Amino acid sequence: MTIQTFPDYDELSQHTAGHMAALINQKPDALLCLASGDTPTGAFHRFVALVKAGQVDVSRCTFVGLDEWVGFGPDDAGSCSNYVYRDLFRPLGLRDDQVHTFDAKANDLTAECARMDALIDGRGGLDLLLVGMGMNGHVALNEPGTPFTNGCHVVELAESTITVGQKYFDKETVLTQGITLGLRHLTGAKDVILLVSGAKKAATLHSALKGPVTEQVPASIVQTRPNVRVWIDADAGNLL
Ligand SMILES: O=P(O)(O)OC[C@H]1O[C@](O)(CO)[C@@H](O)[C@@H]1O
Repeated sequence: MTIQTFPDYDELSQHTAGHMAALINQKPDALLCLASGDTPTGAFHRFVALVKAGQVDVSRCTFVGLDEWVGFGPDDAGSCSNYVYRDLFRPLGLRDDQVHTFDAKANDLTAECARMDALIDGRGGLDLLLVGMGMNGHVALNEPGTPFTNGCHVVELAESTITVGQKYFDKETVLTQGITLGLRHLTGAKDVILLVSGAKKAATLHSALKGPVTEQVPASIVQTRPNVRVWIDADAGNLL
């Protein structure tokens, strides 16, 4: 892994958007998986501006959803897919065939996982995986204790994720399970960015980057991956 610290969230977001654009300019038919949540929103807004300014063409790209709360979908405010549709897919005007998110309302979630595994594996892995980090060190919804070798799977959410996850919803919401890409998709991705912002994540980030590599801290997997770019703002890095 390499670690790069930016003075603030704006510079972190600007740099990330520029990298996304450069990667797509180099590989116009790239397969990308981009996290939902609050952290990448600034990068997505800036990326959309680059596309609208004609600096990058996304018409041949394919986008894969990273994770979703079980029982929720793109039309549910607060869902993971709602975030990426709102901040990225819709503003970019993507066609339906360019977007593949989990159907977390499907009866057969195992089949959903198999569908996503096959899609990613069939393309030889992701060209870009942009992930955030949860307050408990989760990456996507790979909770502490999840094997690093997992593919897509259904997960029982950790207490912390259920509590923190309320921030995405405008009223108290029952969250129990998630469906998520596994960490083997991180291992297999050609380019990985771990984006972390804010002092509230500083202690967890310190454990992930300076502590032991352990499945108890899923984000610690980045220590084992030379191609992971850990991009953070100064607040997130204040304990490193
Ligand atoms: O950017 P946030 O909102 O802190 O979320 C961090 C991570 O948590 C998740 O939203 C899942 O809880 C991930 O998809 C995300 O990368």
